[in-house]
Amino acid sequence: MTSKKSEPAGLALRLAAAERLRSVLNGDNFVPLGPTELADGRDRALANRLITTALRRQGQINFIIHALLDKGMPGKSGTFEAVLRLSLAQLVFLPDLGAHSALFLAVEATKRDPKARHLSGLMNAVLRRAQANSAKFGTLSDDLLIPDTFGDTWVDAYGEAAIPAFTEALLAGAPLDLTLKDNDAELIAELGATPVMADTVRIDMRDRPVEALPGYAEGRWWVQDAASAIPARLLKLEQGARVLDLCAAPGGKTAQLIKAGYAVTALDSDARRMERLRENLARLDYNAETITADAGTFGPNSLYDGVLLDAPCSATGTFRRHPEVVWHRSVADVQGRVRLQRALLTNAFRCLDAGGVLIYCVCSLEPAEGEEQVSWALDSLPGLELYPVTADEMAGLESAVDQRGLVRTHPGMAPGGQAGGMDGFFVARFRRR
Ligand SMILES: C[S@@+](CC[C@H](N)C(=O)[O-])C[C@H]1O[C@@H](n2cnc3c(N)ncnc32)[C@H](O)[C@@H]1O
Repeated sequence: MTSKKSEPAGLALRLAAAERLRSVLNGDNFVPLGPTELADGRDRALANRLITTALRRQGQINFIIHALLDKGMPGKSGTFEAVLRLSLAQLVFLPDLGAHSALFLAVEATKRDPKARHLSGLMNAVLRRAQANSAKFGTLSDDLLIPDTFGDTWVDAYGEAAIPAFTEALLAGAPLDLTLKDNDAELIAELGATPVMADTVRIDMRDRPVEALPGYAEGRWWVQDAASAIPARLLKLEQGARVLDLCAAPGGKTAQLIKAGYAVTALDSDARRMERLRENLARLDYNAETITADAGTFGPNSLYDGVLLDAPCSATGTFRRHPEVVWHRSVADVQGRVRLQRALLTNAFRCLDAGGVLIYCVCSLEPAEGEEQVSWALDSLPGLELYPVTADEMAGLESAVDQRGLVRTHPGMAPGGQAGGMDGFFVARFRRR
């Protein structure tokens, strides 16, 4: 038996990284390793760097694997694929980490896994070939980074010229955006943050836990991408208006609606996520009525002045933080989400009082979940009309408003002129006649 003391340096973090990457390859969302999984901050940062590089470069690594594994990926081989992808990420795309550790630790990690042990020779041979070709592999085209499933629709929707900015954003990852409870200059300085738009500020911080930032415990801000903060601001109702937040958890938009002075009902079908919403509101010292129910069938006792529907979607707009989404989603997944969004939009409209305002939004780059849903809604829901957003409502991001008054953001945009991009989001504002 190998004692912990005699373990090669860097092996434990690679084993943890391989387990996490394997779960993402199997369909889970990427969640960075935290202090409970790897206590040492430097090990944790390195493990997360390896995983995110493997995920961001997945398209290029697929190409390399295809070129090097003559018989394809061996089946039922435990963590073999995850270890291989992490090691290729290091060898080819993170040369500053050194090639020796990539090779040696990959073979060691393979030997520790009873399901992959018999493949340690193959691991060694494949990585040696990758090392010999690393200069060639290191200059593979960025076109490989976006799967064909989405590449073609994005070229159609955003133009060929926008795509390099998308791949750049995919490789760069996301800064941390916060929505402030109060615009306090002292707090902004303490956070080392830069104002972006309205009450959103940006911190170029990737590795520190958010709980350690100034003002977290006191509930002075919440984490929310600059794009995600746009929809709730566009409701524009009177103070005290009754607003229903459908698909509300974990509550970023609920918090904004409460901040705006509305009487908010927050509804979501996922009980665990609703628990997180309640915890988040408690930290912020905000109150809302909370309901765990299906937004497709919920029937309110009385109608609302405003409804915000942040519908479940393909989430392709979040690829800076979740590079795996573009590989997880298929065309059929998008079609399934489109059907669900229509059902939820129909019920959102039923919950809205005459003269009330409805915001529909999704964190998707797919026109099928955005612009095309507006045409469907206007044709299918009599009494619903567009309430166009105007450029002056979008100070700092005027170019995001199209001719119909719909809002479209994407990762190549610079909110408030700031570097770092933003999520892909679509927002439409309607009114009930
Ligand atoms: C994009 S997330 C919402 C994010 C949230 N609005 C915020 O700003 O923090 C979508 C949410 O839809 C919820 N959801 C999915 N299907 C639902 C349904 N049929 N009824 C209610 N909620 C649903 C999910 O549980 C998830 O919390």
